[in-house]
Amino acid sequence: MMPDDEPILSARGLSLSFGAVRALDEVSVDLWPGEVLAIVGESGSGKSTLLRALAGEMRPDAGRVAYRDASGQDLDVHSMGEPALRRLARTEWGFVRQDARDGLRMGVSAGGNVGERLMAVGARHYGDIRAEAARWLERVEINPDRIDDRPGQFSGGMRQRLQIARTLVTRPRLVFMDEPTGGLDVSVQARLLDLIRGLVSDLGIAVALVTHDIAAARLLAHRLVVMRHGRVVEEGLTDRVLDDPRHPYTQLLVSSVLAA
Ligand SMILES: Nc1ncnc2c1ncn2[C@@H]1O[C@H](COP(=O)(O)OP(=O)(O)OP(=O)(O)O)[C@@H](O)[C@H]1O
Repeated sequence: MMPDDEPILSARGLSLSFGAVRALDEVSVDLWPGEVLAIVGESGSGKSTLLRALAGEMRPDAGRVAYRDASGQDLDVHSMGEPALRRLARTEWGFVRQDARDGLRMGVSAGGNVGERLMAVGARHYGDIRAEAARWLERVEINPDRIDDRPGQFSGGMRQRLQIARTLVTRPRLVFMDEPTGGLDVSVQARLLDLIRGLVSDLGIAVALVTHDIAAARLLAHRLVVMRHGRVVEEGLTDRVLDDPRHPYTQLLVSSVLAA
């Protein structure tokens, strides 16, 4: 079997409760190599909890998450241990947080933010690291003249673009994104979505994306899973789910966007 015939990430029967709240109720999802999968649903439906369980940041009460690594080995995300998980996060995975301040080091220059991820995967030559950081700043539409500025001197949109450069510079195989355009102005969001779409497709990265923004999901995602009350109520190719929603909840979700 070809390696691409298997999911890069595969979750089965994930359940997780916070007291009486069942945030995840037997959720199973697959993410395929190079695929952008959007997890959509109303506030409180369990999207962020699912993302965190997929990424090993939150341990489910039941269920399993398997990640197929670059060497083709299947790893159990919740039993591999902290050091192995941290190594994956540094090498094969990336994270884009809603608040760029959670994904950047605010006390370090823009170039340092990008360069230190390269150093974490073994780059040593200062000139090369700086040149690669400058190239990535350009790639995310930040003037490389700003390479020595700290993220605190950047606008919200620039900070988010810097977080994307920092995340993608090491060419991860799998990136987790939680509301990457949340909290930004609409015009800034549109530009950022275009940028993310271009980079993700150029680099062929698999992305698990949480968003409550159906328009963002339509633009970025190949496939959608729709969550409600901790369960997946519908899943399928993006156009099919949005143009011909089968579950009444998805119909409501799509029509409330159209009406907005
Ligand atoms: N750390 C926590 N402690 C207690 N309850 C939590 C915690 N995290 C999430 N929950 C609850 O679990 C449910 C799912 O939350 P989650 O944040 O995953 O939803 P969401 O779909 O991502 O919502 P939003 O779009 O508002 O972030 C909600 O009822 C939430 O209140």
